[in-house]
Amino acid sequence: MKSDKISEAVVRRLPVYLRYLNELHTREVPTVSSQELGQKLDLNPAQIRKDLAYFGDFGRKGIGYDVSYLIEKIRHILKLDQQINVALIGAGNLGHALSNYNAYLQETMKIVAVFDSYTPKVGTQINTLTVQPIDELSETVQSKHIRVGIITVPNTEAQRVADQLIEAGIEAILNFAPIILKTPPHVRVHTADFTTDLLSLAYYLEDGKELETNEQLTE
Ligand SMILES: NC(=O)c1ccc[n+]([C@@H]2O[C@H](COP(=O)([O-])OP(=O)(O)OC[C@H]3O[C@@H](n4cnc5c(N)ncnc54)[C@H](O)[C@@H]3O)[C@@H](O)[C@H]2O)c1
Repeated sequence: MKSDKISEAVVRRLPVYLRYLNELHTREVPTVSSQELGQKLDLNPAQIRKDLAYFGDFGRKGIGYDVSYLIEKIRHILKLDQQINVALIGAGNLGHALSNYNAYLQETMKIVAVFDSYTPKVGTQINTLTVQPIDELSETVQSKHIRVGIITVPNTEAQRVADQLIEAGIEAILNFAPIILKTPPHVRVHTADFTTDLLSLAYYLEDGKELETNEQLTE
């Protein structure tokens, strides 16, 4: 099956399955049913069976799915059976947090280089990584076989950085800056938008509990 035929919704669910399967693997649980997956992940078991059957017949009736085998298959489908090197641009507050998180990640996507344009930040350490000047982006993308870029620069700089990443040859971008990037069709862009996620939560809050005056805001 060609990966470009898989719907985006399925591709987004696969890492969710993978995370729980890895947890089961760590606990040495050999098999899991679609019912258990559904219960733990708050998904419909029929949907899970459909998603997984899409890639081949993994489940065995009455036994469920072999955890190790399913992990291997999903990693292969997601192309995570190889290490994918990632560059992060913008060693500020968010860039630091993400790079530090990376240090504890066991997954195969790994931040292997961090860049910044602000001279005092260049040469500083974030865990094992030394912040590099942005001028070294292209050369490092080539030498470290970097395929994905994470953008954590201010929104006014994000398009410029995206252009630099594309020019350097990366294939996909995770953008944290609150702007819509203009990119060519061969570059996949995912935007992580903390602010709109937070703002849209307001809609689901119960009516009638609003603070009535500005005074209450400062109490
Ligand atoms: N999506 C989210 O969940 C989320 C959450 C917080 C912040 N943000 C966004 O992430 C971005 C970073 O936020 P922050 O709080 O870490 O900002 P910050 O100011 O702490 O860090 C930005 C860093 O980018 C560097 N930089 C600026 N221009 C650059 C360039 N052209 N090339 C390389 N480096 C450059 C700066 O020197 C600085 O170190 C902002 O766009 C912000 O709106 C997103």
